[in-house]
Parts: sequence; C-alpha cells; structure tokens
Amino acid sequence: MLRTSILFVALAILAPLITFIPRLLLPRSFTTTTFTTTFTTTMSPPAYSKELHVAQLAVQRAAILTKRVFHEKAKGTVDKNDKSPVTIGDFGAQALIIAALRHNFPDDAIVAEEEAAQLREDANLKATIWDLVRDTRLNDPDAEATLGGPVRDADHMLELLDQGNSPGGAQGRIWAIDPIDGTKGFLRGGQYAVCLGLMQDGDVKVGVLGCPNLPVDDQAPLTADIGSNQTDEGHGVLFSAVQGHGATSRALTAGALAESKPISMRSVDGSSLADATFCESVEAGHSAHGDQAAIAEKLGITKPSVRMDSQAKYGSIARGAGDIYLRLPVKATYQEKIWDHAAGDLIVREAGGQVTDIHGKRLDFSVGRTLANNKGVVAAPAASHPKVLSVVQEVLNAKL
Ligand SMILES: Nc1ncnc2c1ncn2[C@@H]1O[C@H](COP(=O)(O)OS(=O)(=O)O)[C@@H](OP(=O)(O)O)[C@H]1O
Ligand SMILES: [Mg+2]
Ligand SMILES: [Mg+2]
Ligand SMILES: [Mg+2]
Repeated sequence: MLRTSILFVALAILAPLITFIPRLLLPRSFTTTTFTTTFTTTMSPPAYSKELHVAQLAVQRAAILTKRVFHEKAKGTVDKNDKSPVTIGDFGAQALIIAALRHNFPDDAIVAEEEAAQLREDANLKATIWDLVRDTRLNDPDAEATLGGPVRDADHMLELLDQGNSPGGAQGRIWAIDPIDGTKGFLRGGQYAVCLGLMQDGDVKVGVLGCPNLPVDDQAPLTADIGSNQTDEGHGVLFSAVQGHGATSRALTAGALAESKPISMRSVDGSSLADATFCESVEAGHSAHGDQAAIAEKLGITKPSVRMDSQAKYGSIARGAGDIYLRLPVKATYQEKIWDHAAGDLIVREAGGQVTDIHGKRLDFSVGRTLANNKGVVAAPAASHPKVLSVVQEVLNAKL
C-alpha cells in the first residue's frame, strides 16, 4: 500500500516535468499551439515555420491593398529619382509588410525598395496612402492579430516605411521586400508580384510571392496575355518555399491561408528543350530580348517567348507552367536588386530548378542591397541548366 502511494506521488511530480522539459529545448518563438500539433507528430519543429506563416499572411494582406489600387484608374503614380515609377500601392504595401515584420520579429533587419521621403514632402500623397493602409486588413481576426492588427497612425506609417533601409550583408537575419515588383506591369494592367524573402547569413531561407493576376490553376497554360484579369475570378496565387522543404502554391485569399499544394518544375533535360517555354521581361530595358531570342533558337526552342512582368516569371516556371527564365543584362553597369530575386530564386530551386547568373555563379545575396557579384539571371530545371548556360555563354561570347 505504502509502495503504491509513493509510486503515485512520484508519478504526479514527474508527469508535468516530462511534458515541460522538451518545451525548454525549443526556440522561444515557438508557440504552444504549434508545439502540440507539430511536436507530437514530428518530434521537431519545422524550420522557419513562424517566419513562413507571418510572411505568407503579410504578403496576402499587402496584396489586398495592391489589388484595390490595381482596379482603380488613377494609381497615384510618382516618379522616383531614378525615373522608375512608384505608385500609392507600392508605398502602402511596403508599410503593411514592415508593420507585420516589426510586430513579430522586432530585431530583424529589413531591406525594402521604397522609402518615405516623397510622402514627407507631399501631404496629399501621405493622406491618400494612409487611407489605404488604415482600411486594409485580413478578414480573418486570428490572421489579422498574427500580423499585429492595424498600423497606429499616418506618422507611424512613415516611420515603418523608412525601416527598410538596412544595407543588407552577410550576417544575421535580413528580410528583403519588393512591395510591388513589376510596377510598370502593374500600371499597364499586367502581371506584378508582392515579394518577401528572409535571408540568414546571406542565404535565402524563406521566400513568398503573391501574384494576384496569375491563374490559381497550376496547370493553366502560360500565355502572354494573362494580365487581363479584371474580376479576380480564378486568379491570385501565393507561392512559398522554405530552404530544404520544397515549394508550394495556394490560392491567394483575403483572410486565412488556403490549402497548399506542392509544386515542381517540369523535368526538361538538355535533350528535350525543343518543347520548352521560356519567359522574359516585358520591358526591353530590363533584359536583352535579342540575345534571349538567339539563345532560344540555338536551344531549338520553337515556341515564342512569354513576356511577363515581375517575379511571376519565377513562380510560373517553378510550377511548370513555363520552363526557363532568362534575364540577360542590357547595361553592363546595372546591378540587380536583391528584392527582385530573393523569393523567386528560392522558390525555383526548391521546385527542382537551378538559378545562376550568366557566369554560372549562384545569386549572391550576401553583399548588400544589390547582387553586385552577379550579372543577369539564368533559371531552368536543374537537369537542363548546364545546357542552357552553355548556350547563354556561347551567344554572349560571340558578341565580344
Ligand atoms: N536596367 C534594368 N535592368 C534590369 N532590371 C531593371 C532595370 N531597371 C529596373 N529594373 C528592375 O526590373 C524590375 C521589374 O522587372 P521585371 O523583369 O520583373 O518586369 S518587366 O517586365 O521588365 O517590367 C523592377 O522592379 P520594380 O521596380 O519593383 O518593378 C526594377 O527593379
Ligand atoms: Mg521599382
Ligand atoms: Mg522589383
Ligand atoms: Mg517594386
């Protein structure tokens, strides 16, 4: 009887410890709900699960704002110092994404394309963007709470916008934000993407792309004229990847995340390229259409190229709707920006692709706000990348 009582008391003391100790070993950011659902099934937390979840919801919320602007006739276009366009949608989306990151990861650095300087000089512009930011939220209260809820006021919005000024680099956690990639496409009524990537020590770990004008269906044929989405019906895709965990797509929603599907590139090897589809920029100033056409011809590609704005190109080849993305330099001095490539690079590689520059070097995100160590982009299924790269080099060398 005494022995049974001692055993019972010992069990009563030990039981809570047995469940508590593993929690001590987990990262502090790991929530109890996630712990019970994931830890019990896999015994270890999935890498970057909180970062992925926040990034997906943040992109989804920002996309609600960009879609409102997309469907308006006057998009509040302003010229930047470098003469490229920026709209009220770019500013608003960036403020909302940074608000979500600051709420969840206050110590992380952020590299973002836009800054608040023009809004500080133009009260009307500031008020217009504040109207958008104040009124944009996810329609799922839990999802909205995850992002920290609404931005406090218009001045705080400006402070948030300016927090994307990190110089980047090889150390620590750095988020890269392109609030609207393909702004020219956005203005033309074409493709654009809301882009967010997380780098750890210069390596992309998490990538999320929101593409409001791509068809939801991964099997939908890739055509040049897919920007004619005026109703949103059947359109809007959220691509995601975590390093070492593959890539997914899901429908872009206005609230909680939709169910995801794994995606992969088509298996095109060097000998079956005749059937391949290649994508390139719409803007001739952004990539060399002539060189790209010569390369396609030498590869035996028979279909015409699909010209599409933004990192929607990376998402499209990652889900096998296209196969190859070529972005050959027009000007030798142009340095690609990290926010134009971070998410897409990871999504394509996690879907079975390879992404390098024209010299065959992997894109190097560790050297600041630009890809200063790289020239151009060559993205293709891993099995055909060596062949594509060799033809890229043959065509470019012949010009020297
Ligand atoms: N000269 C030059 N060469 C290469 N790239 C350039 C150049 N100038 C601008 N940019 C960047 O191009 C980004 C959009 O290019 P895309 O290929 O995605 O779209 S497009 O079809 O060319 O419009 C675009 O991104 P957003 O500004 O976010 O739209 C720019 O960062
Ligand atoms: Mg821009
Ligand atoms: Mg861009
Ligand atoms: Mg942009």
